[in-house]
This record gives sequence, C-alpha cells and structure tokens, in this order.
Amino acid sequence: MSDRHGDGVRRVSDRQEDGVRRAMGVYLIMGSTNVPAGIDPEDLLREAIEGGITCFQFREKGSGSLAGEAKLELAKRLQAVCREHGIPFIVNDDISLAVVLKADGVHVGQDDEPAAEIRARIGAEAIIGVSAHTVAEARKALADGADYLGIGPIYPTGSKPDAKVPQGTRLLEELRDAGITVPLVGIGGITPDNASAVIAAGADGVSVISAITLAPSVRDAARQLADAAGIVK
Ligand SMILES: Cc1ncc(COP(=O)(O)OP(=O)(O)O)c(N)n1
Ligand SMILES: Cc1nc(C(=O)O)sc1CCOP(=O)(O)O
Ligand SMILES: [Mg+2]
Repeated sequence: MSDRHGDGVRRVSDRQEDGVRRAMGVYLIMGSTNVPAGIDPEDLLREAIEGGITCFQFREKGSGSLAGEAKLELAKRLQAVCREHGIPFIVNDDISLAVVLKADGVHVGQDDEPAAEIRARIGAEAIIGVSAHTVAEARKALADGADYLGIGPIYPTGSKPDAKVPQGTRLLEELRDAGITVPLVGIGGITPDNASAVIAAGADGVSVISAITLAPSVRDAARQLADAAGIVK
C-alpha cells in the first residue's frame, strides 16, 4: 500500500496501479443472465480471453440471477478460468463473496458499501473499483481509497435497467482536466465502433457486457475492442 498521491489515503502500490491501469483495457462484466441460452459461461469467458480481454467482473444481478450455492459455484468456475490466464477476477457488489473467494478485487457503486469500509474487509492488496457520475463523487471515492473509477453510462445501455442518463464522454474529460490521474474505465453502451472515442476522452479502457456477450463472435468482438483501446499484446 502507498500514500503516493500525498492525500493520506492508502491505495494499492505504484506497481499495482500500473497493473490496474493495464487491466482496465478491455474489462468484461458478466453474470449468468448475460449469457445467451445454450452457451456455457465458462466457454464464453475463455473465448473472450482468447480475444484479448484484460479484466473480468462477476456481476450476478437482476431478474433470474443465481443465488446461494449456485452463485458461489459459478463464481468459482469463472475465477478458475481467470486464474489460469492471469486475468484479474473482480466481484460486483458482493463483498462477502469476494472475501470468501479471495478475489482480486470488488466493484461497488454509490449505493453500495463505501470503499473505506470495504478496504478493512478485503485487505490491502485487493483492488477496489467505484462508480462515479460527477467529479465530486470521484473525489469522494478516491478519498475513501478507490483504486479505479467506473464512469458511465457513456452511451445508452440495454444491460442495466436502472442506469442513469447517458452523459457521453464529458465526465471523463472533466476528471482528467481536474488533474485526476487514477485509472478510469468507461462503461455503458460501448462497442468496437465507439470505444476509441472513450479512450480519446481520457479512459484507460472500456468496460462492456453486451458488446462481447451478445456478439456473433465473442473472440472477434473482444479483439476489436482491444484494438480500439490500443492494447499492444
Ligand atoms: C467497471 C464498472 N463500472 C461501473 C459499474 C456499475 O456499478 P454500480 O453503479 O454499482 O451498478 P451495478 O453494476 O451494481 O448494477 C460496474 N459494475 N462496473
Ligand atoms: C453494469 C453497468 N453499469 C453502468 C453504469 O453506467 O454504471 S452501465 C452498465 C451496463 C453495461 O452494459 P453494456 O456494455 O451492455 O451497455
Ligand atoms: Mg453496485
């Protein structure tokens, strides 16, 4: 841990921050409800990794999602695939699950547990991602110890019924103009066609659900997003 930004807040070390920045490149989010019928989530994840994703978030949420033992089993299977390939495995919302699995990190929103409390539960080395929709929310998340920020929705999304109004790339630009240097990832309605605009606005990467999970070729979609994000293999 280090107080590299001189603000008294403990975050992952400089070396880890470089790793987090790289991991933001193409950040796939998926739970069982995002996977087309007849496809094994593990196979979809493997194909996305072949295509070049750099981070994975397990987000088991919404109508028809798994709970209890079934959720735990799916999370373990997907974490094993990530481990095989050196891809960070991040858990959405469910801090207890992240602790049980010794996940690489968690992602939380404004209505979830504050980052400062999460750090004490998941340990010094784990990555904490926080969603922010304004510069003020971003500053608060960073003061609480967030290691990266998820900024969205950039474009309209069909994957999150309670998503806020899309705000384009404006906040990414504002955050960089305000001197905020932490890793940022754009989210919401991002596709291979618009991903480069998100990077040009200051994001270190793009986070997607449907652009990969619903693509005719998962591998090609991941590869196109990696190209748009400027990822050099
Ligand atoms: C990378 C990333 N960015 C933003 C979100 C959204 O988180 P949140 O606002 O908590 O909403 P839910 O995903 O929990 O519905 C995210 N999950 N990942
Ligand atoms: C999980 C999530 N969070 C968002 C936010 O704006 O915070 S948008 C979103 C869904 C992203 O899915 P897709 O890539 O299919 O648009
Ligand atoms: Mg959340």
